[in-house]
Amino acid sequence: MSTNQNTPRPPCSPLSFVKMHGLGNDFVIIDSRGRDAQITPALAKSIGDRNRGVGFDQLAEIRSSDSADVDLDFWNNDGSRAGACGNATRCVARLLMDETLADSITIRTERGLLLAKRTENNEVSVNMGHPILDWAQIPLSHEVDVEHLPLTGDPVAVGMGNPHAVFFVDDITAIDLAVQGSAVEHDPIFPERTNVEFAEIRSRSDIRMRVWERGSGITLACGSGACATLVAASLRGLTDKKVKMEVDGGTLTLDWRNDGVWMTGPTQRVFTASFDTSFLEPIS
Ligand SMILES: N[C@H](CCC[C@H](N)C(=O)O)C(=O)O
Repeated sequence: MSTNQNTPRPPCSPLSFVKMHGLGNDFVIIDSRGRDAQITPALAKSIGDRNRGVGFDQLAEIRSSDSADVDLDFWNNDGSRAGACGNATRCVARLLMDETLADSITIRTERGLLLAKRTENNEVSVNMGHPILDWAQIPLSHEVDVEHLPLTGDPVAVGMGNPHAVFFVDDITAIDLAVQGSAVEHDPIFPERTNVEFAEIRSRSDIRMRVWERGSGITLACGSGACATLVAASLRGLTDKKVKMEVDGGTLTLDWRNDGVWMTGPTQRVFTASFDTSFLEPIS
């Protein structure tokens, strides 16, 4: 049988995905259990394009695991990898707990083995592990000179499996997130770039935080950034170890316990779809 350009073909590829968000931090989730990893930097960047692709703050690829219920890899929308993503971890946990009707799940990320649980009001809590406070490990320079940054006040460097620079400010409305966040992300003192959090302390149990994410820019929430902000505030003696944190997309609860930093908040499944083959062909 001969074929020509008008031969009908299936419009969708088998590569399906779920779109979810946690407080407006939005994710494309691809399930690659039982097959090879599907995502490359070029594919992540194309899917992440909000005009020509789907758009996401992070892409999460679920993988089969030898040592946890699942493994999970994260990508930013510029095609770079992220070692941790708290809100995507909560979303994937919710997806898989709904699938199996379990109330808890273990997820292995680059950061290590994480435990997530469903809460009584159907939110999801995840233990994001212990912060890394040795700057050499996260990796940042010990000889940080912040004077040349377009900000006053020393940042606190906190690793949550990814790097964060947390700045405390008196008035968060005075921050130009795009200008200052981007400048800090790309400052040469951060050799692997950094996520940047600006935090205004409202009380010992209440923080207002805005975030500029490495590789994704302004987002409405950042789970690992919220954990880093609590750790920084608590270490500076500004807050207790349990706070509520208002981010642009809603409110998270953070609790730094003996076994790690727990983060709790809502998740929302939005839709399931498949990529059109004509979208994937130019990328492969
Ligand atoms: N939104 C994510 C963080 C992504 C961090 C990423 N931008 C990086 O390069 O480290 C969260 O909920 O933790």
